[in-house]
Amino acid sequence: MDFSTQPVLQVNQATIFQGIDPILTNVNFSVEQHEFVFLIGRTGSGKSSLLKTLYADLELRSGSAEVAGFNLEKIKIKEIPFLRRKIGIIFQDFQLFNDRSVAENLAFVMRATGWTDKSKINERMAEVLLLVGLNNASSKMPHQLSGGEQQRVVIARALLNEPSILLADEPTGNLDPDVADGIFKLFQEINKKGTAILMATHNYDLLRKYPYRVLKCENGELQDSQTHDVSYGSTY
Ligand SMILES: Nc1ncnc2c1ncn2[C@@H]1O[C@H](COP(=O)(O)OP(=O)(O)OP(=O)(O)O)[C@@H](O)[C@H]1O
Repeated sequence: MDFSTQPVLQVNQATIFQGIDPILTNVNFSVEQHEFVFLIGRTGSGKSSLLKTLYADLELRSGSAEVAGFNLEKIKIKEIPFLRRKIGIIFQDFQLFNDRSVAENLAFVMRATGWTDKSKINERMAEVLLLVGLNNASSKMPHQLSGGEQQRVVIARALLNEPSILLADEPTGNLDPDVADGIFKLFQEINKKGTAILMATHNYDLLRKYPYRVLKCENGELQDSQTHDVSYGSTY
C-alpha cells in the first residue's frame, strides 16, 4: 500500500483571469499537507485573484487545479460549497454578522454546512473557540471584541469543518503589529497540527522572521522560492 500523501493543492499550467484579462500565466505549484506558504507580490499583482480561483470564486478557464480533492476544471456550481468546507477562507476584513453573537455566527455556518445535532454543534464550537484562545467569548457580540479577537473568531469559523488547507488573504492587514503577531502565531499552531496554510501578505517583517516557502506574483507569473531565487524586495 502506498502511504505517500497527496498534495492538498496542485495547480498545473493555469492562467488566472479577471474578466478577459489574464492576470497570471503559466501557474504551476503544489502545496503539501504540512506546508506553510507565503504568497507575496505588489498590489494588483494577482494574489487575491489566485486565491479566488482556488476557492472557485473565479472560474479556472485554462489549465488544471485540484484543491482538497476537488478538480476545479470540472467543478459544478452545486459542488462549490463542498469545496469550501474543505478549505478555510480568511480575509482581512472580518466579515462576521455584527447583529449575531459569536456562537450564532459559528452556528450559522455549521447549519449551512450540514450540522444538525445541537450537542455536536455546541461541542465543536467550544473546541474551535478553545483552539483560538476565546473559550469565554461565545455569548459576546462582535462589537464587544477587539479587532484581533474578531479575527480569531473568523479563524475559529474557518476551522469548524476541519479544512485541509486555510487560504488567508492579508489576515493581519488591519491589525496592530502586536496583535498581528498573535494572529500569525495562531496560524503557525494550526499549521503544526497538520493544516496547510497559504497566506497572502504584504508584511515584510513576517517574511524576514519566518523562512517559509514563498510564492511571488511578479510580471504576470508566479515565482516559487522552492525552485527559484525569489527576491522579497519591496512587496508593495
Ligand atoms: N473584480 C475585478 N474585476 C476586474 N479586474 C479586477 C477585479 N479585481 C481585481 N482586478 C484586477 O486584477 C489584477 C490583480 O488584482 P488582485 O486583487 O488579484 O491583486 P493583489 O495582488 O491581490 O493586490 P492587493 O495586494 O492590492 O490585494 C489588478 O490589475 C486588478 O485591477
